[in-house]
Amino acid sequence: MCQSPLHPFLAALPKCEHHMHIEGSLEPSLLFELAAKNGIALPVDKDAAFASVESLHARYQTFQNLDDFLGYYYIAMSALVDAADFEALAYAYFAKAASQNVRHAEVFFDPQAHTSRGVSFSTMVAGLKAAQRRAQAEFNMSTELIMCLLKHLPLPDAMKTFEEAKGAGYFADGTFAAIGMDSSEKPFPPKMWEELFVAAKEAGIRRTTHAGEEGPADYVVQALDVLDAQRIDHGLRSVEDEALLKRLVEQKTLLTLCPLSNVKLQCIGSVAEFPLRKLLDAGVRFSINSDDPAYFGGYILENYYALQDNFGLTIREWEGIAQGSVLGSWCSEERKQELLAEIKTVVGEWLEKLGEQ
Ligand code: HPA
Ligand SMILES: [Zn+2]
Repeated sequence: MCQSPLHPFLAALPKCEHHMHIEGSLEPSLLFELAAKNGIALPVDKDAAFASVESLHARYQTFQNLDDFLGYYYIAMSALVDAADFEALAYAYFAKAASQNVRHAEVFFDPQAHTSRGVSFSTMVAGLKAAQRRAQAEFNMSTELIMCLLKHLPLPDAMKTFEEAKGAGYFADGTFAAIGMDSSEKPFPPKMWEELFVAAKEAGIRRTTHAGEEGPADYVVQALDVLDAQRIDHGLRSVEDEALLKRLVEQKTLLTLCPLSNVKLQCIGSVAEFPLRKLLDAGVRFSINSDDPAYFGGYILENYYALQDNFGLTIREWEGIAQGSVLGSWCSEERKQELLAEIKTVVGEWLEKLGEQ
């Protein structure tokens, strides 16, 4: 495997990111800074990895599985306390994403992991919205927030959080673009969340869920059949079910794929095992995303590079992926047209420059 000459093209290509947990962009350096500012003691007595930025970084090099990672993820986010912390976190991500030519970002956040610590919805929203305004003003980047509910907590907890957000008008006023579900997967099949997704659908709210990351293809089927999810986050294991693949193609369901995450959490052994060719050949619509970039060793561009270095896609193939990620975005038609035009321009320039494909 060698580094592809298309890296500069991939850096320039306008991108949409749909699968990025804002709490998963909390780099150890910012974590230590916020913990010191807020007087939060990290549990170094229980886990020596919390001793320093360097030791935590070293610990993040390997995770056994999703739950091993989630243990660190939930502890680290306890350093987020006031609106300025959420703003600093989200702004750092938007700035990094802008440097990699992300032009539209839809960002997950986990309110239950914050309200359970006494951080109010209004605190989170104030900080995240301030960062979104700066991303628009400074980077001309469009952004959306997707409120995720946690699968390891009981349904009534998710319903209460959903009702609180709905009651505050966060869906009606566009503060939140959609609901999603994340956290531990295998013990919590999608059908458990039927009541929540029915309520969201009745209220005209968009719906996505993590499924088929560690869990089987049947969890993706449940997410479509029972939850009527309009997108699937990961959906990696859909490739094990040909009928499901066909259905995803027919319904134009976007899979928000995260190759470096899948390797880091040992869902696959290496990027070479990522089923990119199978998904491309089947005609499934997907986007490539970073998931939890502070933990998984790369932001969106490193995910693009890893796929390119392993699969050697053509400029035209990347153009198709970029177009699909625009069409699967939850933004206005007008914004989609702008993004498609940006992609066309960059692809045209690079086809001319490299005289190929
Ligand atoms: O990769 C993930 N999977 C499930 N839940 C998550 N919450 C943050 N990251 C993840
Ligand atoms: Zn995720």
